[in-house]
Amino acid sequence: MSQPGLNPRRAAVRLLDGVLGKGALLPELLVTGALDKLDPSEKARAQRLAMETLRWMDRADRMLGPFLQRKPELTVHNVLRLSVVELCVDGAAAHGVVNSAVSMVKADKVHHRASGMVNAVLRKIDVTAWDKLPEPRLPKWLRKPLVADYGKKTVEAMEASFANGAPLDLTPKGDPAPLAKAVGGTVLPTGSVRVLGAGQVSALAGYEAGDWWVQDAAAAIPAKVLNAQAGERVLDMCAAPGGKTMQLAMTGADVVAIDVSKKRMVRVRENLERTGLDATLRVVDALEWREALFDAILLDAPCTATGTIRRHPDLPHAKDGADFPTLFALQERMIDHALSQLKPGGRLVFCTCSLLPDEGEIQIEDALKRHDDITVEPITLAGLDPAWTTPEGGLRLRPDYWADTGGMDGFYIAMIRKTV
Ligand SMILES: C[S@@+](CC[C@H](N)C(=O)[O-])C[C@H]1O[C@@H](n2cnc3c(N)ncnc32)[C@H](O)[C@@H]1O
Repeated sequence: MSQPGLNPRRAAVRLLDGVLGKGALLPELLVTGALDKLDPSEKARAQRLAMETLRWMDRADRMLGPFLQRKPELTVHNVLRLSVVELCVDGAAAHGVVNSAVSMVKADKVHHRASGMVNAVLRKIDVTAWDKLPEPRLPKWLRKPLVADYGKKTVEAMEASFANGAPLDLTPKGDPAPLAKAVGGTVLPTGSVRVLGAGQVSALAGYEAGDWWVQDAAAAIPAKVLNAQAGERVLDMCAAPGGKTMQLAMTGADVVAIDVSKKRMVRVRENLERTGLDATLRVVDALEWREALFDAILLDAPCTATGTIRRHPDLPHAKDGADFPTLFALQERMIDHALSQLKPGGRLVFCTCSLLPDEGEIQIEDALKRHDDITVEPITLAGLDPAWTTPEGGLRLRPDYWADTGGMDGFYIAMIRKTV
């Protein structure tokens, strides 16, 4: 019989190897069956351990640094990182963590000779030194441009928010107050419901009835800004998995939701079915598709997702920014195409879950130069701080906002009006 907790730890190390060695994102590893041999509770534990290790990796490396004469091979390094995080963040019992780490390395045909070193290093870890170490830093490739755009202090605040992870935010189909009461949450200033320390999502009150869906509070703002009206013809141009489609459908607008991914569109259909909402779905490339003009369009463009690192700590470690310019160019083409689909007087909300101005402020400044028939309208919505408005008229949301109550995803949102 294997030691208790060994299977999920082994699986977590495999996930870390995939992210840090192959540049794969965790969801990509999960769909390839990386955890298929584990039972549901082991699976959940493996995922949690991998995410937590990625979140705190920079600090774990600082802790390990003085005890390592040279950089260990990746798998051994990941066993050490995972063990340090279990000891220092989870407060796990040292004997269990150290024994598991040694067993994992001993069983490894290639690296078994490192088991003595792993044992010796982990026994030297002083958990009381953990809190004195700096907040975990983002990798340089991302930190450098963010510091240039926001300044060091702000980036440090964002990093603190990334390390803390994210609470569960729900978008209510109806009134947020009774939902908050039913799920033991609180109503946020913009109307989302936040639940701290939520367990299994599908076990929360109202899930089966489709009374709400999971959506970060920041991600819920773009559809509110578009303010679709009953009877309006509205396009959700990059719809999957459908969080914003449901918000639009809730208004009684006539919603057409399109996405290029057939697989992801299945999620939109399932989400609409669970919540009893309705929209016309099409799997198409938005850039090659047109229909009769729309009153309003929501363009939640594909982006680097750098605003979502609280929930996706794998992202900065799996990526290196090399493919980012391709996304910036795609966003520009999507804005132009969206404008060509809009009735005169119609409105386009452009948004990205990114922290990079190239995918936000700069896209809108450039769109204003390319199109002389558009204006940017001010965004006024209850719960938003006027200081979040940007010079070109958009809204910059940052992970360090609402820090005391759990933060929010980084987002950029702009409301464009096509002149009559
Ligand atoms: C940021 S996600 C959208 C999230 C969604 N709006 C929500 O709130 O749940 C971006 C989406 O753009 C889709 N996408 C990427 N390129 C596309 C294209 N050329 N045409 C249509 N959809 C595209 C992706 O499949 C992805 O689902």
